[in-house]
Amino acid sequence: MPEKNILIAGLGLIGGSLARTIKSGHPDYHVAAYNRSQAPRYFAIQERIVDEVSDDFDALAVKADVIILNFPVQLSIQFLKTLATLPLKDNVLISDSGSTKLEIVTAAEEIFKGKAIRFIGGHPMAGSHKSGVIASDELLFENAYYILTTSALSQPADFEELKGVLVNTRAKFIELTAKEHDAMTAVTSHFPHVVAASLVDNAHDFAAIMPFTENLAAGGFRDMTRIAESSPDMWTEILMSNPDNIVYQIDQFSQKLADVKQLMLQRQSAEIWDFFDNARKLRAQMPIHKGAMENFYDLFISVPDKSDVIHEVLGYFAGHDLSIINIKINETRVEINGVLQITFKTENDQATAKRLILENSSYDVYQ
Ligand SMILES: NC(=O)c1ccc[n+]([C@@H]2O[C@H](COP(=O)([O-])OP(=O)(O)OC[C@H]3O[C@@H](n4cnc5c(N)ncnc54)[C@H](O)[C@@H]3O)[C@@H](O)[C@H]2O)c1
Ligand SMILES: O=C(O)C(=O)C[C@]1(C(=O)O)C=C[C@@H](O)C=C1
Repeated sequence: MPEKNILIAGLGLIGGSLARTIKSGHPDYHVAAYNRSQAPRYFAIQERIVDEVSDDFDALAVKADVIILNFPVQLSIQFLKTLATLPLKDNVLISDSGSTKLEIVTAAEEIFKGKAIRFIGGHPMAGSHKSGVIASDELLFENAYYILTTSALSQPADFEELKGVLVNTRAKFIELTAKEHDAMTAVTSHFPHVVAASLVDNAHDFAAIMPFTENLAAGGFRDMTRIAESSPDMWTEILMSNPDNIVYQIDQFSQKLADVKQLMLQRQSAEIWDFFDNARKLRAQMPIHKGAMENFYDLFISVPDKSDVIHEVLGYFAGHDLSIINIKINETRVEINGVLQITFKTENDQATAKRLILENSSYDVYQ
């Protein structure tokens, strides 16, 4: 008998990454995964990320000692409602990985009222703009903060138990109330995604006036907007789940932009210098977590607009066993060329691929 039965419900980026860390940290545990669609289930079994997969949530849930829900928040609340109707194991411990906490913790307190069910809302503060189990990574949470929320549904011993299950995430666990969590993550995560998407939208609008604009988006624009490629499903849910805190950040930020605008209109160069210098110093002091998803390495290849170009470029890699995570053709405003974006899992593979493309073609390659 395995020491614990774990259910990972939702085999996407986060569910897949958690499953990998739990399995590698506890080879004796039985890790099962629920996913509605077949492809991620098949992938997870093939890759030995989990021991068992099924599209029958209820059947897996009743066998589980620990259940972690890895869905958009509203869907996780639906699954909590289902769990409340099932004959679960006596001492089952339920958690989730959603990006907002007040809504689900409040719902859990209501749904599980009077039941012997332990619930701890969780949120690993690491991720990616990529989705799906194929992008999952055992190192994703290393050194990241992993927030566990305090509520009426859990005791200190429950936190220790969950941390034990998640020990191989190598994350830094902290306890916060759901309210504290939502206020702070609005500043450092939710609102920045609104800004990134707005920057892309703004550049696209301006390109209607000056079509070459988007070609001049270089490193600065790329660093500011990587997260604009994130899942719209996930981010709509997050904005709908934490509106007050995010709207507050929009108001604060609008005032900051208005202040800079005034300094510029009044040509106050000394104050503008201070503004940048202050930000530079503050940024340098921030304990910004370098997530393992820095381990996604993109190449951008300027390719001619022809149908077999992906096949052609992949042909250059033959016999090199490169770990490709994602391939995408981005249209450009200029109709002669497209940009082929290939994402690799390692820096080595990225460098090998770049060399092979440059050796075999005359295409420009950017990182
Ligand atoms: N991506 C990140 O950077 C990140 C980081 C931390 C936390 N989170 C949170 O983790 C949770 C999962 O996000 P993810 O990035 O793994 O997303 P994902 O898109 O990679 O995975 C989502 C999972 O939900 C399942 N799902 C979606 N709709 C469904 C439905 N109607 N019925 C059944 N299953 C359904 C999908 O099959 C998939 O398994 C979200 O709440 C997100 O806010 C995301
Ligand atoms: O690295 C990214 O792409 C992310 O957006 C990850 C990120 C964030 O840093 O905002 C996004 C949502 C989460 O809930 C946690 C982490």
